[in-house]
Amino acid sequence: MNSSTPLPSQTLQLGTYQPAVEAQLVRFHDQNFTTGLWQKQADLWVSDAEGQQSIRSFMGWLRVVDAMLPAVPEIEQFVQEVQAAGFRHVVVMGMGGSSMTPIVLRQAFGQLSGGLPLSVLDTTNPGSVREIEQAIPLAETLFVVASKSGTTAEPLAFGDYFYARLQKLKGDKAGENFVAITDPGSQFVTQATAQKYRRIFLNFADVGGRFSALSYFGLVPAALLGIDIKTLLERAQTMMRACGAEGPAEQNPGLELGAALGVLAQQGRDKLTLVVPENLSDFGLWLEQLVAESTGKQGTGILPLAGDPLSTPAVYGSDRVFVYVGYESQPDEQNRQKIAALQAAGHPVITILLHDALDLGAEFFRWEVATAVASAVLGINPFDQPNVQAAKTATNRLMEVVEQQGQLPQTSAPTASENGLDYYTSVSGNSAEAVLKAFFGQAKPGDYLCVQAYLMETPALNAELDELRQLVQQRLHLATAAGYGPRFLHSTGQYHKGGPDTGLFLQLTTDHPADLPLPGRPYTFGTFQNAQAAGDLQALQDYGRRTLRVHLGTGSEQAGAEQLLVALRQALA
Ligand SMILES: O=P(O)(O)OC[C@H]1O[C@H](O)[C@H](O)[C@@H](O)[C@@H]1O
Repeated sequence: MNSSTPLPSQTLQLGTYQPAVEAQLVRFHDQNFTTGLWQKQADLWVSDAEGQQSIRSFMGWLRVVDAMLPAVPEIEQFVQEVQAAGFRHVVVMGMGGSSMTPIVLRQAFGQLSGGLPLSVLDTTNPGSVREIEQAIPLAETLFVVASKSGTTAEPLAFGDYFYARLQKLKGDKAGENFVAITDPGSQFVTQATAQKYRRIFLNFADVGGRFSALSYFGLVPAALLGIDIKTLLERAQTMMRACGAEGPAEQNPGLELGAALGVLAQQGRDKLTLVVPENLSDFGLWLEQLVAESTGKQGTGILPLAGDPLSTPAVYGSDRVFVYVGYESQPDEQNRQKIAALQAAGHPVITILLHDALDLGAEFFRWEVATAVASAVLGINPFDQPNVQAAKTATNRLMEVVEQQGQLPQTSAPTASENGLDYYTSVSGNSAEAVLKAFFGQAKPGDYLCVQAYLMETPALNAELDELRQLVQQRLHLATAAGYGPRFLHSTGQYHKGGPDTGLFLQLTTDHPADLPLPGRPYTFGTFQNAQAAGDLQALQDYGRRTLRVHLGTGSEQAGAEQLLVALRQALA
């Protein structure tokens, strides 16, 4: 397939919501919304001058494809140089918008013949860092440190950790193995220059992190994976045109999708339940950070749910819109049948079908427009993340204590302790079962459970978290989300604190018996991760959110999670 491939199809089956969405589209038409969008007309979103100024300064994503197409030869040339220099593996290190695109592309394309195997490091969990270190050929690995601001604590720590490792092998030639992607003028440019990084890709100051998929942040890793980035961009360009880049378009898919999501959220259907085939599951991670961080603020927002178990209509309330993103040629019958049943039962359903993985270029752009449009319906600035800082500030305070006292401050006594697990929450209960009953007893229709695992991601733990979500869905009919910390802090974390007060937060932590020191710093990766957990818990509580922290102690994380499941089965029986 070439660049003239038609757009991936989009079908909206909105049932009783159709008239309200059509009315919104008429309002947009009367307002000349599409023209205004492309002209960066910030009063489409908010009325205050400061907000408008901030909006205008983050709209570079609209035309970033045009800026990147001429850069394709330069990126491809760089990949050839890297391969000629003998590199055999790539590790991308970054958080949120700076690392999500390679995660999606790596899964969707699989290992391509001309590409390099690629890992993504976006967690401070010592087990995960060690796992990556043990799996890579260190001397022949290219480390891509990706940070727009150049100040995010995690990627800087990952960079320092692996730079120290490389220094042991190559002395002052360590920088040959490092590449930076960052904004012009960031303080990281100075560091990368001093450390003689192989290459520094300067991105665009007016492209925000979560809107950066089609900039250097997404495209350099994509090219290293062996993906045809020119076609990826051309598919995005076709979508740009359909969304009005060259003048109002007949049917604007981004506008229609965004209008539908915005209106549905206003009417209480604020849980965007994403359904995808197995080989697109990581697309959900990307969508979460885009939609949740852009819309989840001022007590409103759209909560994207990736991996919420797909069930029969009876378990769902009226807070859902189901979005299926799959491949035209892949039957994926189980999912599609369930979606059809949900639509027949009156739930709004949106279906997007791709021709192949290169269509992800178009999808990135479609969803960016839709997110901006939905934000206009909700009347919020899609390009800021005012509540992400709360967790960072609380974590920084804790890290200062660690620097002074060598450890995190003691926490108060747990509400209950049982079978090696400690339960911390403000509801009372003298056993695990009683605490869990009281915690989940607070749930109301329209609420969601969010499992926040500051643990090492493994297939076994994923399976346990899936089971936990299934249990809560079946017994309580709650929407369920799950994320690994600190990854979700740079993604759905904004919604948790800035969105509506509908979340129940179940945080899982551990002692990190096998910890890993961070060279040149007075703390370990494990302490860093636990400070992030404690900082976010503090921030959630400061916002009055309902929280339960379960500390799994020193035992195996999997066994601890299993123990929690046993207690939960009893509590929800
Ligand atoms: O690319 P960076 O500046 O390091 O930022 C990485 C991430 O950090 C923050 O938490 C933002 O909320 C995200 O939108 C961003 O993508």
